[in-house]
Amino acid sequence: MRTALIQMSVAADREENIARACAFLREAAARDTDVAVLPEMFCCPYQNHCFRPYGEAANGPAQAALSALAAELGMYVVGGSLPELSEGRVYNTSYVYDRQGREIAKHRKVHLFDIDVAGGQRFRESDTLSPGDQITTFETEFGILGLCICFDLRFEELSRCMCLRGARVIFVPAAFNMTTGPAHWELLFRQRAVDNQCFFVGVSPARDESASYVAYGNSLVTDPWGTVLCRAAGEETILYSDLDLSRVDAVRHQLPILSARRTDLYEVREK
Ligand SMILES: NC(=O)CCC(=O)C(=O)O
Repeated sequence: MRTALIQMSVAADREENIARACAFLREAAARDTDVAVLPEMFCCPYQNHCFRPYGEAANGPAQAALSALAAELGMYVVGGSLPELSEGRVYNTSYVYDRQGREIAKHRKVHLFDIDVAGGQRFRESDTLSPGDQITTFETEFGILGLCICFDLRFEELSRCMCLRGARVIFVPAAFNMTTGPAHWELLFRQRAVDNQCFFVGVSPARDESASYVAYGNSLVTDPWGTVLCRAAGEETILYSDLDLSRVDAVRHQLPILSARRTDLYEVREK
């Protein structure tokens, strides 16, 4: 399964961002990509005061553009995330389109990013955003795949639930920052991959040192053994990674963590 990690710059102009994403999606399709992934808030500056004005309701322009392009290019699109307007609320939402342009998944970020690190990054998504309440997986010809957004990755139970549903690849549109990125980004992706013995694909916006929230970049793929298969730096780029999904079964067979769980002693289960 060829994945394209689109680490794009995010500008102040919403339409410019959508056009930029579309240009990168075309570039990815020209390289025979099966699944192209955009970053968190790919069409909106990552600032609380932007989320509502940059938001869109169901079938809004960004969603329509991604759906049309997925159909035209015959490629799955994991549409990063964008501010979704629904019933007076704003959600941080990722949409997934199949090769026919059909919306096959929609994940509203479940864990809102509220942190206050002494001398470092502070952010409170809950000032403007509402949390989702669903765990998101979807079916493709590659099997079941999973989806969560950025801060969601820190909550190991969520990844485990997707894995127990059968997800072999988990996509994570994200935007870590210059405090937590260097400390935890790679560590978290490798840890989730080792725990669940599946692939994780993290896609960030490119780093913009002049932004009020500076994204870490470093989009990456980790495999079921915890190896980093590819990793960007801060610049705008596309990374390609061919995922051999048989590695999931091979690693689980050789190192049977999941089947050796003592579910008579403990359990992670969905509500
Ligand atoms: N946008 C986010 O959820 C950022 C998460 C993050 O930076 C973290 O450290 O976690």
